[in-house]
Amino acid sequence: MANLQSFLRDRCLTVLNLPDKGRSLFTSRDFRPGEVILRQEPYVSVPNNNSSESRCDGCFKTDGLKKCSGCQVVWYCGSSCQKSEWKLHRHECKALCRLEKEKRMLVTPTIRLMVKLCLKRNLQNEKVIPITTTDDYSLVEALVSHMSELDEKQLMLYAQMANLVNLILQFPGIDLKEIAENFSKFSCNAHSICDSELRPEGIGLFPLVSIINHSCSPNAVLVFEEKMAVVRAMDNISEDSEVTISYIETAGSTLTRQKSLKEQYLFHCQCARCSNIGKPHDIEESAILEGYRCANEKCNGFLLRDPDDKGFVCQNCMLLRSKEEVKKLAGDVKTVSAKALASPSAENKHDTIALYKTMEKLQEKLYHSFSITLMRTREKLLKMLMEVESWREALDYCKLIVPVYQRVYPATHPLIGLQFYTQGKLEWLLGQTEEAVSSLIKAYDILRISHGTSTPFMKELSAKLDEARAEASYKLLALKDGN
Ligand SMILES: C[S@@+](CC[C@H](N)C(=O)[O-])C[C@H]1O[C@@H](n2cnc3c(N)ncnc32)[C@H](O)[C@@H]1O
Repeated sequence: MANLQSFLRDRCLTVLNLPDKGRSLFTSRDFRPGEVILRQEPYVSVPNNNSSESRCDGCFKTDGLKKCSGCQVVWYCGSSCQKSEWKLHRHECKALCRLEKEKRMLVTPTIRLMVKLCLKRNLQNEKVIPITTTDDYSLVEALVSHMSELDEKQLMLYAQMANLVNLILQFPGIDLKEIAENFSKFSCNAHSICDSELRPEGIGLFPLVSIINHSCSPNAVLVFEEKMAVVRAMDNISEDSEVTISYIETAGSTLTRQKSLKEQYLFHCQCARCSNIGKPHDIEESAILEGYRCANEKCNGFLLRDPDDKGFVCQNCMLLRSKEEVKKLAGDVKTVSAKALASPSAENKHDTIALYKTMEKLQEKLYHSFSITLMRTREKLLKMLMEVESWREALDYCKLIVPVYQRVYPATHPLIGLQFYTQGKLEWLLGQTEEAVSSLIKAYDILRISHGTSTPFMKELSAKLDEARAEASYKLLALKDGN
């Protein structure tokens, strides 16, 4: 641990123990937006392989994969990744081969992560894999587990999962209690590894990054460069400040955020944003994000429950929306939503799109224009419209989503940057070059903070921006020549 303190000191960081939060990461100098605070390779990681998509166990890429000829479970993109993983996979492969083939297919990413954790710990003890300051099982031992706060059902589940790991590994004298506790540690410490567009690719354990506590208005952001976790400052962080990231989707009311933090991470959030709970602005924001719209289509007011329980009253025009009307519309939304979810989108995307559009129209009548539920439906529509190459409509949805993102996320949130990137690409494709340049600039300015400037993803964005600028200049010159 002394090594760890000096590792962190070299990076102008320190770990303090706070009574209400436990270990917490603090700065010992100022950090500017976009500056890297911490980087860490995973102690262990596993891709989210399923029947429709497989990834290389080494680099998580999806191209040119070949199955491991031994276990027939794990995939590699080539000999380089296979070689780099072999020290660990050699043992995992043997263990998986002992299982019947049908059972092997049922080994989930979380179970594999635990199998790899146990194997890596043993191999480090046997000095087959070297221990370094940041790649050391003692950092996993230091993680919080909240074991004593779990209910009977959760404890039973972890015990069953530990038995399955035992069945796979068959280590003599295996400590099942420790494995069950490690599953609990995974739940509040493991991270979803995402690509540059924030799409999940796998899971990993990054015990140093796991020292960072949560805030609903964080000053730092966690992204991944391949499998490496990179924490960057999102704001100016001054010396002696706590570094915080967000563990959850922060678009939501205070109650919704607090509920999901309590359920998965077992703490009551008291961050600056949560401390506003029950204040007029917080009540208004919750009603806008998760409540109903005014019955008068021209009014953009938010609704609160009527004290006589007759329905919901618009706080702008005082019009009452009856409980019956809301219930009827909510029922219609539920029916269409069930149909849309059951629709096999792979078979007939256009039918599924039509169902989602019907759902959107009903939700527009029910919810406020900044509703998170409506935003999710539009995100889904945007994705499907891109898949069927309906660029113009996709652009319309992109433009509807951006203002909602700008309301529900902080100005430098990467999701806003990514949405501007999509908008810019669509505008360019549709020949709206000047608009494309403006959107791509906005995307670049935001994403350079969360993603840095040197990754292949950011280089591609920068190249697209250069090309769009060149085309815009050419169009302008051609126009002048024509005159
Ligand atoms: C990934 S760990 C963070 C490091 C942790 N504080 C430690 O001592 O190892 C997540 C756990 O830290 C605690 N935690 C994180 N953010 C918190 C916050 N804002 N307020 C209180 N506790 C928090 C909770 O116990 C949570 O389950």
